[in-house]
Amino acid sequence: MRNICCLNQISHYGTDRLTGDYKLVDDMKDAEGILVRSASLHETEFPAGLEAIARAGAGVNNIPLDECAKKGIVVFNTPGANKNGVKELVLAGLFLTSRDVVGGIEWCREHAGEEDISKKMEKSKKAFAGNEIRGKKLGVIGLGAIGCEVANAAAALGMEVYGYDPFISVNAAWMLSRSVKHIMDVNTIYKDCDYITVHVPLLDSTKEMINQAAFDQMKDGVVILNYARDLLVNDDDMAEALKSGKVKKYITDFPNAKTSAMDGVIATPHLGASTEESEDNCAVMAADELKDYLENGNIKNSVNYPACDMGICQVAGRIGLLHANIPNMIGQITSILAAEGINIANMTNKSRDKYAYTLLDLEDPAKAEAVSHLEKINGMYKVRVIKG
Ligand SMILES: NC(=O)C1=CN([C@@H]2O[C@H](COP(=O)(O)OP(=O)(O)OC[C@H]3O[C@@H](n4cnc5c(N)ncnc54)[C@H](O)[C@@H]3O)[C@@H](O)[C@H]2O)C=CC1
Ligand SMILES: O=C(O)CCC(=O)C(=O)O
Repeated sequence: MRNICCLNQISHYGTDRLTGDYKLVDDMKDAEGILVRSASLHETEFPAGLEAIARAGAGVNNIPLDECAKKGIVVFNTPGANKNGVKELVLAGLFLTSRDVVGGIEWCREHAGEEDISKKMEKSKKAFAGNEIRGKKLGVIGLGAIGCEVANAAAALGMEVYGYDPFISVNAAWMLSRSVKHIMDVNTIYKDCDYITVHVPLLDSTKEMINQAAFDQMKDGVVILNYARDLLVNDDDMAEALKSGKVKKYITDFPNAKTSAMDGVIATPHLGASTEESEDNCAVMAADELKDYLENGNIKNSVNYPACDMGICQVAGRIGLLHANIPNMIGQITSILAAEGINIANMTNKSRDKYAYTLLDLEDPAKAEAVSHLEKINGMYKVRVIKG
């Protein structure tokens, strides 16, 4: 029986795929796999038998990726599975920051039930007048799954869209509308745009990228949209920018104690991917990734190990080796198997930065002695007997 621990509410469309050999457990002590959304795993002591963590979502800043890699734990995410949910909320964000819909709704609540509300509102509505987004300049920072969707949708609504992503993937570039202007220097976005939306992962290199230096270059009355992570913005600098009028509105899906109390902030409680459709998509993708890895050793959409797909094993044995990306690992692995008289039928070796993965199909099952020798190789993090 394979134990899978769900650390957040995961759509049943995902967990329904984990039947038969799988058991959903509350305690991760004996878990082979973890399904998680936003719960933080930075302080978690991972059990020795844990093979994989699947994040039903895009951002993986809640998971210690390096620590997991060194323990031979493969971490997956679900790229693009919630992009439409987030895009739709970003569009709502564009409208909510250009028209005072929120103020207008509050006014109607305050005057609810009053006989003369319809007369009063015609006098009061000028306080909630706004602008149209058509013809305005939108800067999209980060053109991945979500950024591309937002850029294309905003272009279709008549905005002049500038896109910046120094690491754009070929796939994303193919997805992008031809009307999106490719910007090579983020400062152009800061200088020229009326609305700026951030769709980058939270990394050391992106932390607090929206800061005083960035605000100094921006137009007065700019609108900032943050549907990515709160730490991408320096909150103290944002407070100053809102006070001075440099920033007209800051709309964020990641309020914290400081930003939620600032005038000029519109906040939602991390709702970007909270749609039935996105939750179902993420859960299904995460469960499938976990299953294929646990059952076949195949890796798809990992964020700390390379991709690898050898299908379903057709011979007597399969082993998966998670190790450091250093010289002579393959030599040592094949020598140990040769010494045990085991012939390799098929093999894949892939690396990703500091880490590598070797998947071997064997004509005879690997004996315990061979596995023990493989485990002792310097730089070997884990040896998994997948079949045999
Ligand atoms: N509000 C919500 O509920 C959700 C928030 N998110 C957040 O949105 C982020 C983006 O999600 P996806 O688009 O799905 O991820 P993605 O991985 O498809 O795209 C991220 C893009 O950012 C680019 N990038 C990295 N560093 C950059 C930099 N310094 N400047 C410009 N571009 C840079 C990458 O090249 C990549 O193309 C996630 O990491 C997560 O933090 C994601 C899903 C839901
Ligand atoms: O599971 C969620 O609702 C969070 C989505 C998210 O932030 C992400 O996918 O990065």
